[in-house]
Amino acid sequence: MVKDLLFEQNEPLKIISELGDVDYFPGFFSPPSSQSIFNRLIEDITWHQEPIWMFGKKIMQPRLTALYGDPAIPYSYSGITMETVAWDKLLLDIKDKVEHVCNTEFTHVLLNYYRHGQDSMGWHRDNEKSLGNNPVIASLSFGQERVFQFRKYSDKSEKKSITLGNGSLLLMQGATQKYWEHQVPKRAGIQAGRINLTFRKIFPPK
Ligand SMILES: O=C(O)CCC(=O)C(=O)O
Ligand SMILES: [Fe+2]
Repeated sequence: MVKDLLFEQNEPLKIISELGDVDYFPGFFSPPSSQSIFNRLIEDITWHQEPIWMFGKKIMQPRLTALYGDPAIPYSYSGITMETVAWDKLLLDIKDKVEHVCNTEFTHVLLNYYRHGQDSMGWHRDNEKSLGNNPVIASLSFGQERVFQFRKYSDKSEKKSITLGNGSLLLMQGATQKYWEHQVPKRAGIQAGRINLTFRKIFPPK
């Protein structure tokens, strides 16, 4: 009975169905699993603060990052090439669970650690050539909930905001990365950390 109720709660919510396809699964991982995954990621991942190029200037990203996956495939992102670390057991277990619902095989996971409300990620699309056409991107969130926003690339006046909770999965697919940008804005007063994992399939350069 309790299981049935939990299942109900875990039904996905359609966030975008026009010019793209985005679903939100609130309780993809249970609260205890999410807490334990969060703690292990904080401990085990080698976090780096990387520079990016913004308007011709090199600045440090307002968050920590890491890239795990198949080390034979390099991945460039916002003008930098990140070093790929080979999969570890925890990330492989998570990848299996995500692949199961997404019906896709991923080659990499990009990890972002927002240490507090002043860490953020600006408006962008995940539309690098190496992700191919209509990429499937599975985004998992652990720890502090944060606001996540979409706006159309061609009409930036209107925003859709959702809150990505602990243990949730946001699945972006179809034409989403063509027509929509997304961001994680700064939020005053947030002291707790959040970790986001985006699973991606990266095609090797030809
Ligand atoms: O932290 C998030 O929810 C989003 C991360 C993201 O957009 C990205 O890694 O490209
Ligand atoms: Fe993104």
